Amino acid sequence: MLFSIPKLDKEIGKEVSAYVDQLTKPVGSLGRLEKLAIELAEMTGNKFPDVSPPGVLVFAADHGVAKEGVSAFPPEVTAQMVWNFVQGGAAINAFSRQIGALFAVVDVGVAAPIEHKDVIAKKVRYGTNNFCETEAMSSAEAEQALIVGYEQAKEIIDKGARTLIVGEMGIGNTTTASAILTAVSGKPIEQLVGRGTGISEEKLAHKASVIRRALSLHQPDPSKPMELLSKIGGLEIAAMAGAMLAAAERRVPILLDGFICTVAALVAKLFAPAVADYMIAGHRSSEMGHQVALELLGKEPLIDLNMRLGEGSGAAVAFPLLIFATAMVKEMATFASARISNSVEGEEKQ
Ligand SMILES: O=C(O)c1ccc[n+]([C@@H]2O[C@H](COP(=O)([O-])O)[C@@H](O)[C@H]2O)c1
Ligand SMILES: Cc1cc2nc[nH]c2cc1C
Repeated sequence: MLFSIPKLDKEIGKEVSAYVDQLTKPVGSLGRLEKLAIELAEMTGNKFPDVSPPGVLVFAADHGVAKEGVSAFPPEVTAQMVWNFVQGGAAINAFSRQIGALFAVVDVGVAAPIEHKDVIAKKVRYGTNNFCETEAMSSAEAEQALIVGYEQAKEIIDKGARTLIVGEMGIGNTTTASAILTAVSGKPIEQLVGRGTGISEEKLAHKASVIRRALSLHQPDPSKPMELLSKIGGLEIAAMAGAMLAAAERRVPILLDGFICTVAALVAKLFAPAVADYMIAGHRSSEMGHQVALELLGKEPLIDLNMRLGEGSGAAVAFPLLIFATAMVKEMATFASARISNSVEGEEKQ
C-alpha cells in the first residue's frame, strides 16, 4: 500500500524557533514546550496552529491468544468495555470531556456481536485466531482492518479534529504487541513482555513462552508490516496504524498513547517511514517494553505518570501540553512589543 505523506515544513520550524526566542522569557526557558511549538508548526505548516479539538478514536478487537491465559481479565471484558465507552463511563470518556475531544469507538473485531447506535460497526472478523496455533488472520483481513482505521481517521479529521489520539481496547493485546515488538526489535523477550492488566509473576513467564512459541512457528519478516499483522495481529493494531497514516497524510499531529499504540506506530512506520514525523509521544506507560518501543521510534514522551490503562488515556492527559505550546506562540508578547530589555549586551544567550 502506498501512502503519500508530506515532508515537514522545516522553514516554518526555523521561523517559529526564531520567534519563540523573541518572546518575553529567557531563551529556552519554556523547555520542551518550545520544541513542541516548533514541531507542531513543522507538522501543520502553520506558525500558529490549532490543536483543538482533538479527535479520539478507540479501536476495539479481540485476540485469540487470550485463550492461553495471558491476561488478568477474561476476553468478554473487551465487549463489556465497549458498552462502557458508549455510555461515557470509561477513563477515556472522562478525559475526552475534559479536553473537548471529538470521540468515537470503533468495533474492528470484537469477538461478540455489538449492536449499539454509537458503536461504529466495522467488524472485520470476530476476533483473531490464536497466533500460537495459526496465523492471526489473513493478509486481506489485516489490510481491511488497516483501511477501517484509515477511513475513520479521515472521517474524524473531516469533522474538525486537529490532533489525532488513537486508543485501543482488547483483552490480550499486550501479548500481541510484545510479540510484534520482539520480532521488530530483535531484543530479548524478557525486556519486552510485561504485566498488561496485572498478571502474576508466574503468568508473566507463561506469557513470554507463548510469544516465543508463536514467533518460532511463524518467523515473521520484521520488515514486512502486513505479514506481522496477519501472522500476529491484531485487528485494532492494524486499524490504529491505518489511522496514523491517514492523519500524517493530512498533516494532522498524532499524539501517541501507551504500549500498544506505540507498537502500532512502529507498524505504521514500516508502511511509510515519514509517518513518524507526525507523531508526538504522549506518555511513558509503565508497561515493560514501552521504553524500548519509544526508543525504536525515536521519541521522548511528554509525561510519565505510571499509567498503563490504554484507551488513549495517557495521550488525553498529555494533550493540554499541546494547547500550552500553541498558546505560548499565539499569545505571548515579544520583547519588542512589550518594551522589555532583552538581556545585557554581550551576555551570552544560550
Ligand atoms: O497502553 C498501555 O500501555 C497498556 C498497558 C497495559 C494494558 N493496557 C490495556 O489492557 C488491555 C490489555 O492487557 P492484557 O493484560 O489483556 O494484555 C488492553 O485493553 C489495553 O488497552 C494498556
Ligand atoms: C477494566 C479494563 C479497562 C480497560 N481499558 C483498556 N483496557 C482495559 C482493560 C480492563 C480490564
